[in-house]
Amino acid sequence: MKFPGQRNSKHYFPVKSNDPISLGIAPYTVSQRTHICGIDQTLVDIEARVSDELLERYELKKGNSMLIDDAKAHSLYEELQRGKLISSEFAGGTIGNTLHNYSTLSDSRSVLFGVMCDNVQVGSYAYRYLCNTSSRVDLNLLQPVPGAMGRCFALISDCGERTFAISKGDMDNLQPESIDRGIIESSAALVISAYLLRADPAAGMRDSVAKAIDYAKAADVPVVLTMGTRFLIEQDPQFWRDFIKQNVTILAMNEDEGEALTGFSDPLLAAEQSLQWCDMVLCTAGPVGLYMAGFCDHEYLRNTTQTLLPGAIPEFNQHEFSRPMRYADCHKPTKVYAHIAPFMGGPEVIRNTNGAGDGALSALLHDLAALKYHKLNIPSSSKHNQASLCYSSFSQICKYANRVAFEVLSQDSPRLSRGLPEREDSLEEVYWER
Ligand SMILES: Nc1ncnc2c1ncn2[C@@H]1O[C@H](COP(=O)(O)OP(=O)(O)OP(=O)(O)O)[C@@H](O)[C@H]1O
Ligand SMILES: O=c1[nH]cnc2c1ncn2[C@@H]1O[C@H](CO)[C@@H](O)[C@H]1O
Repeated sequence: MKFPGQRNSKHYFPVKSNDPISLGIAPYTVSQRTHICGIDQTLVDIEARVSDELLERYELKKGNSMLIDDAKAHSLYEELQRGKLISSEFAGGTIGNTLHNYSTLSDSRSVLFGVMCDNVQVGSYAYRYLCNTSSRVDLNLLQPVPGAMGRCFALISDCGERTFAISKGDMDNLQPESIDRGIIESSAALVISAYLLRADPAAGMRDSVAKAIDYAKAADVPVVLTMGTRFLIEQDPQFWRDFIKQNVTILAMNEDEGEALTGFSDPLLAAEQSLQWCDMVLCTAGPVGLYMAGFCDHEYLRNTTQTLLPGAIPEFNQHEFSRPMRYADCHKPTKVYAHIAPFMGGPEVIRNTNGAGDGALSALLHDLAALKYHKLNIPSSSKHNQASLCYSSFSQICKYANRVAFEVLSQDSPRLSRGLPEREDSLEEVYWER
């Protein structure tokens, strides 16, 4: 596994503590590996630039992700094709993207649960999905289905806002029998999205998600929920608060979803409020950058050396150098917050922001997995005296997540085509230099 972020050598395993002789282990033992697993509605994104008039005609609410029936999907596709508006057809799905990006960044395995057409024709949507997914994403557990691949029309308006119209095909037909208990129990995290729960209860997806969560909770595997879109949360915020409280360790959202969940438009306050239901929050805020919030035991708090920031919670970043912990693992839980402005102010040209939030989440997942990997291989390291959730501090994870979001924004697809540049020796050095 590559280690998260671009680090100075001091951040890598100290050679001494990894010395096979002093550890009393054979010099050539194979390192133990871990993985991240996730459930998704396997979707191919059909991306097109469209006018507001087209959105209105198809009764699509700007910024939302809405299900459309086959007839509407057919005429929308025809119209986009006729107008030569389609710019790409590429693998998508919010968790599929996140796992792909995690695997690309970490050069490590992730496992996707979902469905796949049982008869894949060269050039078909299913074929594209498979071709556009990192070979590090294990697709062997996908459940074969006889029906069509799900399609997501990703419609980009002139203002850069994206609206999704979903033609679901068989995407929700994942059956609970397809969820592998061993894979979940041995993973560093289970990642799910709020979209999964809008599936028809009869289809199988909701039961599959429930089963996976049960396995994860029983094995103490962190459950990570990404919110999808604010429209989904707005429909029933109390349902989501209860769901998060019962099931979720880490919540990923943007500021609009945060507002829908908590009523607070300030992302810092939304993150703070969300800590009553979960252990850790990643809240992206577009051009404002991103916030993280979570807990650390009073004993392990570390003060920042960076400027203390004003905000709805004054000097909120005071302990941002601490490592995140679960609330239940703290004797004296203290809330910790961090913020970072967009990496280098953001790319000079942003064609669309699709997937930037998913990119940030994949960096956080990399940090979670790095902790598990380190623990499996060097359990006696003093690093593990603290029962932390992540390998790095809030501050470092913010930098990394932000750096990855920048990379997604700089390209034209939510899926990274490569990892971060190797020769960026230290984030600290390049951070503000263009
Ligand atoms: N206009 C922008 N300028 C600079 N940076 C940006 C801009 N928009 C987004 N970013 C960066 O990308 C990160 C994630 O963006 P954003 O909050 O838009 O995600 P999101 O709405 O969850 O996206 P998606 O749902 O498409 O994955 C931000 O935290 C920031 O670092
Ligand atoms: O209903 C849905 N289920 C799963 N993924 C979705 C849905 N709607 C949109 N996206 C996915 O979100 C990604 C950007 O974050 C897009 O790639 C799109 O495929």
